[in-house]
Amino acid sequence: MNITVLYGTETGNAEMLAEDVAAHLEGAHEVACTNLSDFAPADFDPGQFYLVICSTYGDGELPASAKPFAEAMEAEMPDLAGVHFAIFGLGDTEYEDTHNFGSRIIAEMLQARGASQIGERVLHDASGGDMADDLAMDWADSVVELAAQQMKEDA
Ligand SMILES: Cc1cc2nc3c(=O)[nH]c(=O)nc-3n(C[C@H](O)[C@H](O)[C@H](O)COP(=O)(O)O)c2cc1C
Repeated sequence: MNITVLYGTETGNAEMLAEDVAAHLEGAHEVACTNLSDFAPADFDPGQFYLVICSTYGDGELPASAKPFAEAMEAEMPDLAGVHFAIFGLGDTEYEDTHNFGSRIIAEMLQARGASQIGERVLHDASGGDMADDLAMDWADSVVELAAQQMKEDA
């Protein structure tokens, strides 16, 4: 499968996790890993499966590297019908009123333009007991399997 791991980050955690997920999937798949700051809405390709990893910053806001992408999505209103994505959020329940809002903003934005979400959005909690890497590898394996079936059915 052709996979693009996209990440939105403020201080680098999502970037490190995205690189680990990409390395985990390489070999069995064709994998690229790209910062959302280097990705434009027009770059979406229905032939790719997108694994999005995004943190939350400020008061429930997108992290800095995802903001230009979100602004471009608003401005360009791309048609993302046929695009499949899965999403993993990095956040912290210390911010209880805005836990993982960043990944929710991106998921809702993609769905509003017609993209199909594969699997549930995973919400990591930096104050919880789970390592993000452990959750993310299991998540990546399961959504890649689901996407393979779904993309075959939708083709
Ligand atoms: C100043 C600051 C604000 C944050 N705001 C939120 C928030 O509103 N909601 C949330 O779930 N996590 C919040 N977090 C937690 C981050 O999302 C978490 O630390 C994440 O791992 C950062 O990933 P990054 O380095 O890729 O940006 C915040 C962290 C900091 C330092």
